[in-house]
Amino acid sequence: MDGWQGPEDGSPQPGSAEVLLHGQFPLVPALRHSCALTLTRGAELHIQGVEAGLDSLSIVLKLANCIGCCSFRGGETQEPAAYFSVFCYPFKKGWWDSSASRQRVAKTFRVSGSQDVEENLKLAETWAKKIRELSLPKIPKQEGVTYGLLPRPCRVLVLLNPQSGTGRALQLFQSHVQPMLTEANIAFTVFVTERPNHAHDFVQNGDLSSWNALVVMAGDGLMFEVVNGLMKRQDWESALKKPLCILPGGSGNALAASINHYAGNEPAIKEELLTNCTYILCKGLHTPMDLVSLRTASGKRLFSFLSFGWGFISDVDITSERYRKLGNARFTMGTVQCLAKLEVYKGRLSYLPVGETSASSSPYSEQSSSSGQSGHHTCYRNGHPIRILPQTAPGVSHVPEATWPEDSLLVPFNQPVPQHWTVEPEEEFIAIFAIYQSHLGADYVMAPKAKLHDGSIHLFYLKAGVSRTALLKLFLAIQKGTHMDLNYPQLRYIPVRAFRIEPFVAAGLMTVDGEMLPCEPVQGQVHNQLCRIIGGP
Ligand SMILES: Nc1ncnc2c1ncn2[C@@H]1O[C@H](COP(=O)(O)OP(=O)(O)OP(=O)(O)O)[C@@H](O)[C@H]1O
Repeated sequence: MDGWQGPEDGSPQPGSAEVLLHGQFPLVPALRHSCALTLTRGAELHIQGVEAGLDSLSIVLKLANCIGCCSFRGGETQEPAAYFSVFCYPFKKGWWDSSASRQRVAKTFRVSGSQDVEENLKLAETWAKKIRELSLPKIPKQEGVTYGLLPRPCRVLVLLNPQSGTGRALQLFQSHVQPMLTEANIAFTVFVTERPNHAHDFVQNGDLSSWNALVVMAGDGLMFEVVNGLMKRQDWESALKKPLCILPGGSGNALAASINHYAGNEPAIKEELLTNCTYILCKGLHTPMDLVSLRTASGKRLFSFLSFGWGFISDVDITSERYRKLGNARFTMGTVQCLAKLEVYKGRLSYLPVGETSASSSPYSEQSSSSGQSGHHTCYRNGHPIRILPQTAPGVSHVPEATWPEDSLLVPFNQPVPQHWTVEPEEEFIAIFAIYQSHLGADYVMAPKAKLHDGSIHLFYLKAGVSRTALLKLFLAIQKGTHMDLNYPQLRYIPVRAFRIEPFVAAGLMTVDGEMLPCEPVQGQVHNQLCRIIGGP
């Protein structure tokens, strides 16, 4: 029989799960074999071959892995048939794989019980609708955190850097992402960047109202542009409510790897990571994300979602840029190169540990911040003033800075940090690295405990006195997230809410979200849940 029956007619009940729909439909394209389909309240679709000896057709699709289901009319044939297709991406492990990865399982069924195509279509849509409903992700309940779901159908803007990573982002979008978006009923417009800052300028000035989310198919550098472009809009506060999404197209892909980690997935790289992240987009759960407001002594204010660094790690990041075509392997090359000329950086590090009650009574006023942009700025090194020349950030005059969130934990650079901050007595460092996501790159787990909205900056610093061999061991351990287990006395980790770094001389590279900054005093504080990102929890 080709049709459907309610659960009360004695149809099979797999396990104790309540049956919501049951029916028999031929499986496309073979059509020779009818399948019994049972949809349960436990969000499982049981597919069983009806005839004897067709056990190979029997599978259970868990709809937690389903990204979409659609119904449609038959093509040009005389028959008044309709169809429904279900698209799932369960984790599977092949004998050649070291870890399980999401792989596509699609099934299409023909509905032709009636001579009336509209009736067949109605029945196909009944199945498709129920399958879609049961596929919706469960919204986590967490006090103080508002989760959301992308509507369906929806429309997203994909900002794509064709030069990211190995230069295959556009090709990978077409081969891997586009088909999944179509299956998930997500319409998209692709904006291919033609130059640095193209995405920044577009999101700063463009009308974004047509899109439900902004998807970055690139590396972390393009996401940094997008975040800072959005912050420069007059309506930045509402623009930041639009969920962002990262699809890994770059070489580092730290945010993408972190989102994959938060989802509870095994570590993945390359196309597997891309499929996992596209799957997360298709499920559409979005959650708040912290941003860190960074201020430089020369008057720049930047918003960062990933990291700020000075010293070895930043040196590796920037030195390895020339090996971009190697993808993630660029960092191994960079590490080897930077180890050869291991440098020590001198400066002062101060921070406000998480849990330390805020006693600040002198928030960073607009007056003090703008004075940082307009004139010479005085900082202190070992009690002696040093002068930093101002640098003007492009487009800074149009910025609605007065309305930006206040950095209530920071004081201007010409004042010492508040008394309740900790000032690290050591002044010689190999590296200082503040990270707010778990991953530093697709296979570098720097802060395994970090979460999207934990209100923390995970501050690591490595004091001078580490041998090259020990440093190499440390980097290998970061690949597994076990670096703190090495118990190196020179390596310190502390979750903080704010920090300040004052280099004594402008030596070495600084990086924000993997992008280079000239070396100068920098301070930052976390702003809890300032934007939204697709992923979770
Ligand atoms: N069409 C383009 N041509 C050249 N550079 C571009 C273009 N579009 C964007 N950019 C710049 O390229 C820089 C790096 O881009 P992106 O972050 O996407 O890749 P990546 O550096 O390979 O990845 P990751 O940041 O993960 O290491 C960005 O700072 C951006 O300004």
